[in-house]
Amino acid sequence: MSAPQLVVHRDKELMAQAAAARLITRIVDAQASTGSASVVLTGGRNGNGVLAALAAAPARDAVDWGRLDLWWGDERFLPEGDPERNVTQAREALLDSVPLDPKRVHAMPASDGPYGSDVEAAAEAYAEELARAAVPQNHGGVPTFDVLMLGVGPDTHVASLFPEHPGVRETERMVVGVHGSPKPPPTRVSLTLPAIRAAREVWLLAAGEDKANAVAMALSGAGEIQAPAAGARGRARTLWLLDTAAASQLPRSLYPPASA
Ligand SMILES: O=C1O[C@H](COP(=O)(O)O)[C@@H](O)[C@H](O)[C@H]1O
Repeated sequence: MSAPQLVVHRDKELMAQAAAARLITRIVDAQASTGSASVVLTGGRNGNGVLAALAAAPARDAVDWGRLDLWWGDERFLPEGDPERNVTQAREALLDSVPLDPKRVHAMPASDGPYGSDVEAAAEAYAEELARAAVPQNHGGVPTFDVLMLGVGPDTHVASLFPEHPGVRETERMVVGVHGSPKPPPTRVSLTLPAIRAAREVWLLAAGEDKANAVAMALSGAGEIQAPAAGARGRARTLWLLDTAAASQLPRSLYPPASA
């Protein structure tokens, strides 16, 4: 697993634009070398900010959208089309305006879908979908995602893995149903840390002063049970993309001198 690297941008708008530019390059490179790319999307303000910035970037046309697999790190277990669902927000921010192959858009199940209100069955079905997409050289039953993005919550949660909750302790399953989430809605579906760690690159996004404490805690040696963001690492790269407000409580020793 890779050690965290930090990039700090002036403000959240620049952070979103820079992350979008980075994502375009990463997808284009992966498509050039393997023929396709796979990206795991995150919900939340920062994740949607990156998607909106990508939608507005002229270079988005460099991506071959039909050869891109999209997955989700977590989902709020709500009916299809609910405005609070991460996939609904992603569609509005970007997905409805680019020519994706619908078969390669792997949304997590909704609470009015084939599994009804059974969130455990929904989680298991998503794990099976991931396993079907994995090839033998991948690790542990999930594809080796090219980029997996995670918004960092003010409590250090990533995906729907909350501090001290059962989901963050999961070591076997790749996807779990989440009950009693401290952030509404209470029922969710989430990738686990083992699934997250199968990604080639993990990008953690945090902007705003309300994230400063979480960023400092996760990067200052906290354990992953208390600070789930601390356990999110990529196989080749772990990148924290921050704005100055989110980086404001980092110890000076961690603050990267070259960021702008
Ligand atoms: O509920 C969620 O929150 C986190 C963080 O969201 P933010 O608005 O504080 O950036 C998000 O990453 C996750 O996907 C989402 O379901």
